[in-house]
Amino acid sequence: MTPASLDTTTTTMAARLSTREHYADLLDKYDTWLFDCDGVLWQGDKLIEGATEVLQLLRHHKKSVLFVTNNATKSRKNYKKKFDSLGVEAHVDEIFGSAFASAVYISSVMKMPKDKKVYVIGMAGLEEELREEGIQYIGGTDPEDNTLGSFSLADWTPDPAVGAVLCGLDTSINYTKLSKAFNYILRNDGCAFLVTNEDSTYPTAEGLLPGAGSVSAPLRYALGRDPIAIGKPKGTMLDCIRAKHDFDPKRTIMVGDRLNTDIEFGKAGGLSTLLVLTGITKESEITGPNASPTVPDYVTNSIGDLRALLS
Ligand SMILES: O=C(O)[C@H](O)[C@H](O)COP(=O)(O)O
Ligand SMILES: [Mg+2]
Repeated sequence: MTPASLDTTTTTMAARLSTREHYADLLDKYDTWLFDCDGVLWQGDKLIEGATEVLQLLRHHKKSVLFVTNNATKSRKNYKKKFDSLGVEAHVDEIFGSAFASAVYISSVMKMPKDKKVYVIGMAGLEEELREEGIQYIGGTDPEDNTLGSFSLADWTPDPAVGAVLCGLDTSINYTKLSKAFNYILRNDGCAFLVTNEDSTYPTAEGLLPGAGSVSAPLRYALGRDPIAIGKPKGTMLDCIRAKHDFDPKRTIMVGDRLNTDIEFGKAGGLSTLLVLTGITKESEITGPNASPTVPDYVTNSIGDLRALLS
C-alpha cells in the first residue's frame, strides 16, 4: 500500500522520503534500480556514506542494479576497476557510460563507414570504447595534440578521413584540440559534431569543476551551432540498456543527482525518478518559487538514507 505522502500520481511535488516505511515502499515498488554515479554513489573517488550497504541490500532483495553515468573519462572496464577499488560489487555488463553509448551511437545509429575516423577530444576511456567498437580515431591522448604550444593552421594537415568530432570531458583540454575540432567541423558540412554529454559541472568531494558540457562549449560558441548530445537525458543510453537487460519501466527507478540529465532521462524513459542531494542539485532548485519544472517523483538527502531498511 502506498502511503498518501508517496502517492506521486496526483501531485506535481516530489515526495520527500524520510521514514523506513517510505524506503520499504520503494523497495516494494521497484525491481530495477538505475544508479547515476558522480554525485550519487561517489564524489570523485570518495564513496557516498552508505552507498555500498544500500547496493548490497538491493542485491540481497534480488533487485536488478545498473549503473548509468555521463562520465566519459572511463570505459566500462575502467569503471569496473573503480568499483573494485572502492569495494563496491559491480559487473561490467551492469555499467553503462556515455563513452560506451557514444561508440554505439557512431557505429549503430550514425553507421559511420569503417574507413572514416573520429577526431576525439577526450580521455583514454573514451578511446578504449571507440576501439572496442572498431571505430578509428585520432586526437584524444595523442601527444601531438596534448600540447600547450600555440596552434598554426599553416603547419597543420587535416586528416581527410575524419567524419565526426566527438567531445567529452577532457581534463587536458587545450587550444590545439579546440582548433582542430573546430576546423574539422567548419570545413566539412558532412562532419558530425557529437558530444558525449552536456553536464555543465562535475561534482568532486572538494567541490565543483567544469564539466563535459563546459569543455565543448567553446566549439558550440565558435561554430554557432549545437552538437548532437548522446548521454543523459537523451535516450541512447536507455536503448543500450534495453539491448542487454529486460526491465519493466513501470517497476524501474532512476536515481540521480542532476535534474537536467538524470531526472529528465528517467522521465523521458517512462521510469520513476529519485533525486538525491549529494551531488549537483540543491534543495532550493526543487522547492520555492524558483523551483525547476523538472520534478522528480521522490527526493531524499542521500542514497545512504535507504540504510533505514537495515534496522
Ligand atoms: O562533466 C561530466 O561529464 C559530468 O559531470 C559527470 O561525468 C557526470 O557523471 P554522472 O553524474 O552522470 O555519473
Ligand atoms: Mg551525477
